[in-house]
Amino acid sequence: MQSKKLKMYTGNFDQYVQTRSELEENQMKQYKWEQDQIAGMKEYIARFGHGSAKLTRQAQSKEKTLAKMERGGLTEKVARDKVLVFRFVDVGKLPPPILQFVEVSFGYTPDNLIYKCLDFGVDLDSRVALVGPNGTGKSTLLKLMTGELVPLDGMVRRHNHLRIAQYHQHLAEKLDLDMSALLYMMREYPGNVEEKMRASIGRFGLTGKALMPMKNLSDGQKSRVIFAWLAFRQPQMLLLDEPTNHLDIETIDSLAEALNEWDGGLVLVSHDFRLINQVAHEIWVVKTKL
Ligand SMILES: Nc1ncnc2c1ncn2[C@@H]1O[C@H](COP(=O)(O)OP(=O)(O)OP(=O)(O)O)[C@@H](O)[C@H]1O
Repeated sequence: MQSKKLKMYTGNFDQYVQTRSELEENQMKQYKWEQDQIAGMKEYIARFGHGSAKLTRQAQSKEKTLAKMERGGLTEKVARDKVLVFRFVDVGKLPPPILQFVEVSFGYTPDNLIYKCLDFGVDLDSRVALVGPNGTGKSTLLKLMTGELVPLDGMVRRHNHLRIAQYHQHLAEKLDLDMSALLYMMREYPGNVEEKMRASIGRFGLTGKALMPMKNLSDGQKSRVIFAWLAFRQPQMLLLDEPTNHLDIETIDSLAEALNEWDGGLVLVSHDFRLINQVAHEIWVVKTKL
C-alpha cells in the first residue's frame, strides 16, 4: 500500500524489494526528465512569449506542448515510505553476573517437572533465541527469569539493579482501548510531562496515532504501544515472547534494527526466523519434557 493505493508485486519479499527499487529508479528518472523539460519550456515562454512574432509563435507552441504533457498526466515523484522509528533507550552496562540459574528445577506440579538442574547465565551481551515445539516450556523459562514463577528447587539470582521487561501478547488485554496511547502512557506513568510521553510513543512510530482511541489502532500498532510502555521502564534485559505475531515485515525489520542498536540483553521466544536471524547470537532449543 503506497499513497493510499494498493500495488501488487509477484514473488517473495526479496524480489519485491528488488522490483520496487528498479521501478522507482525508472519513475524518478522519468520524473526528473519531465520536470527539466517543463522548467525549460516555462523559462522559454516567460522570456520570449512577448518577443518578436517568430519567437512568440515558438513560445505558444511550447505552451501547447506543455499543456498536452499535463493533460496526458505527469509522472509523480516517488513517495518515500515513512521510515518507522523504533528505538530502545540505551541503559548502560551492569557488571555480570546479571541473571543466573543455579540447579533450577521447576514443574507446575512436583511430579511433572519441566526443567531439572538447569545451570546457565544470561548477561547484557546475551542475544538468545529460545526455539522449540509448543508446550515444551519456553514461556515458563521466561517466567522463571522474571520471578513470576519460582523454582521448586535451586535458585534464580538476579542482579540487584536489574530491570527486566517482558513482552507477551496478553499485555494487549491490559490496554484501555477507549483511551489514546498518550493518555494511557500518562496514566501508567504519572508525574511525567506530556512532551516526554509523546517522545516515548514517537520512538515506536506512533506519533500520528498518539491521540486517537486505541480501539482504532491495528493490532500491530497496539503492539507498538506495548513496546513503548515496556521501553519507558528502561529495562536492561528484554524478554520477548512471540513479539512478531501482529507485526508486518517492515515493522519486524525496524524492531530488529532497534534491538541491534540497543545495549541491553535479550531473550527471545519466537518462531519467526526473519527476526531470529537478525538479532540472535545463540539459539537454545527447548526440547520435550522430562
Ligand atoms: N499455569 C500453568 N499451570 C499448569 N501447567 C501449565 C501452566 N502454564 C503452562 N503449563 C504447561 O507447561 C508446559 C510448558 O508450557 P509453556 O507455555 O512454557 O510452553 P511454550 O514452549 O512456551 O509453548 P507455547 O509456545 O505453546 O506457549 C505445557 O505443557 C503447558 O501446558
